[in-house]
Amino acid sequence: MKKLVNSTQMKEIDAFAIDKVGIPSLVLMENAANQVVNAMEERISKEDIILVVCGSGNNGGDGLAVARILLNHGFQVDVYLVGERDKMTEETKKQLEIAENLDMVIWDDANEINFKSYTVLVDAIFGIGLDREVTGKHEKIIAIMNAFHGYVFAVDIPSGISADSGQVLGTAVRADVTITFGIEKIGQLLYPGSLHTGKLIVSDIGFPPVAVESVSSNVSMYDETDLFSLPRRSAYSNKGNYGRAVIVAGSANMSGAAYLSAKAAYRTGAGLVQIVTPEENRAILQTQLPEAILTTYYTDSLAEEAEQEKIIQAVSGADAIVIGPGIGTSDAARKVLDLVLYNAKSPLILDADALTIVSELYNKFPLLRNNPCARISELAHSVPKDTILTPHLKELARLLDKNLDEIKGNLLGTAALCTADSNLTLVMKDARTVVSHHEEQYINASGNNGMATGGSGDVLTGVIAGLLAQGMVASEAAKLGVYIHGLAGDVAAKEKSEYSLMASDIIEALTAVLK
Ligand SMILES: NC(=O)C1=CN([C@@H]2O[C@H](COP(=O)(O)OP(=O)(O)OC[C@H]3O[C@@H](n4cnc5c(N)ncnc54)[C@H](O)[C@@H]3O)[C@@H](O)[C@H]2O)[C@@H](O)CC1
Ligand SMILES: Nc1ncnc2c1ncn2[C@@H]1O[C@H](COP(=O)(O)OP(=O)(O)O)[C@@H](O)[C@H]1O
Ligand SMILES: [K+]
Repeated sequence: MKKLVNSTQMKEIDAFAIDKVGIPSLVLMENAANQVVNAMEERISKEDIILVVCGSGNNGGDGLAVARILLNHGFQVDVYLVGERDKMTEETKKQLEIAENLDMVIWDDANEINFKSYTVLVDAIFGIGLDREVTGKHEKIIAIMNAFHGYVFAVDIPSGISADSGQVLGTAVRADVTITFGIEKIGQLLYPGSLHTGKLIVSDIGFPPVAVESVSSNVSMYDETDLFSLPRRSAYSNKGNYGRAVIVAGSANMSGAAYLSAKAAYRTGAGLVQIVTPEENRAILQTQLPEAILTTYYTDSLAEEAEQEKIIQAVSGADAIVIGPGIGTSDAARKVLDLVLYNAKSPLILDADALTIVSELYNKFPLLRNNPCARISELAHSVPKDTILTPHLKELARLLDKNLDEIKGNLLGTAALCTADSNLTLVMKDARTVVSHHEEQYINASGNNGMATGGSGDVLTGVIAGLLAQGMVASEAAKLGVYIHGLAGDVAAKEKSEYSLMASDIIEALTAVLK
């Protein structure tokens, strides 16, 4: 698990290294510049003509040092100083003095620059100190940089991207490669920041571990070492040890969602998978997935106790329950949801149509209109203690009765609103899925756009259910499930291409990820 930081936390790490440990700021800057040059040298040649665009903060100081080191290494390099000289930090003033002593070409006016004469640009305008919308001459130079056809390297973070949220503050540089220092920033992972970042290189510039550890961050991401937290399997075991996942899914003649979720739960290691679905799906599911236990009900007899008892029994014997994929929003689906919520005692995943039914129900109560906190609190009281919600952003907007753009602009804030005061785990599905539990937030970096295809959400639900059935704690199963699902998507995309990838390919690729 790697922690991710926002700009305040990164500044605290800087300050700790400089003030408490005593590493001079200019030493860190020199290390930073050397790392940027290393990354550049792997990608450019001595034929290139480089322009380094520098602001007046320390990001600009890094840029001036980069220009000087490139010059020392024999590159053709000029500087454009977009920042005001009188606003420069002490470090940046020092870097400018050195560059001037070396008689480097330093432009002060963009109108005098022939941008076409350069083949590589370095963006050192703003780093983590960006604190407002980009306007005026900064906005103009970023427009010129984004129209440029050569390589663009960003120092620390593309100028204009908020390190806290990944949002574009007015306008932002689109970099091919970003070299960041010490630790990933949240804004480099979240979209649209991730698109502007291009390839992200995290480089060591000499922050001592105590400086990094001095800052506590509640946001993290996984890498492949986190696969070690998969539930252990023992030689001396049987299917009872790996839990029963009960998947309440599908509606009359709509069996696909149930099939995908159930199969994914099996492929993730659940001992037994039981599908609860309308009678109409019996034949097809029995043929498609003979390994699953089937409990079917007659939708028009759900008022009868005997019919309800089947669902109650299935839910009572579960180690993990899924409700929602493909159930639709009919009266029968509402009744089934009621039965499940009333009788569920084990960890539950509330997905897809189940979330829509809840949203529509809450819309009928004036006190719950436009009141995300009240809606979440109401929901938290009607579900088992360890419940995971798996909405995509539109489903979440409906659930919270909140504007979609508002959610997109503040993903982490919205997630915190849902989980800070409840025991819910929220999986906000998107190109970068965010998982939130209490104050802890996880940003998922696995996966690809091939997964934007019908049914891949059903697969995710099954994967998480498989982990829950094997005894993982709900919030951990949600994070690891999202991560594994993305990795499987990446394996599948390699084989099938992002165009051809289908949800069932993700299920098959789980095998390679879990090997
Ligand atoms: N000693 C250190 O603290 C280190 C800092 N480093 C670099 O320094 C950067 C942070 O430096 P700073 O804190 O000086 O901040 P920045 O260099 O990111 O820029 C902040 C400056 O820009 C101004 N500004 C912010 N938003 C603006 C806007 N929209 N329009 C116009 N002006 C705006 C601020 O008022 C401030 O003067 C890091 O990203 C990294 O590149 C690295 O050299 C590592 C060591
Ligand atoms: N561009 C993308 N990059 C990474 N993952 C993606 C991307 N688009 C979709 N996904 C993932 O695919 C899944 C889609 O789920 P969902 O929206 O519920 O689709 P469906 O209802 O069709 O199953 C989510 O897990 C989401 O994170
Ligand atoms: K920058």
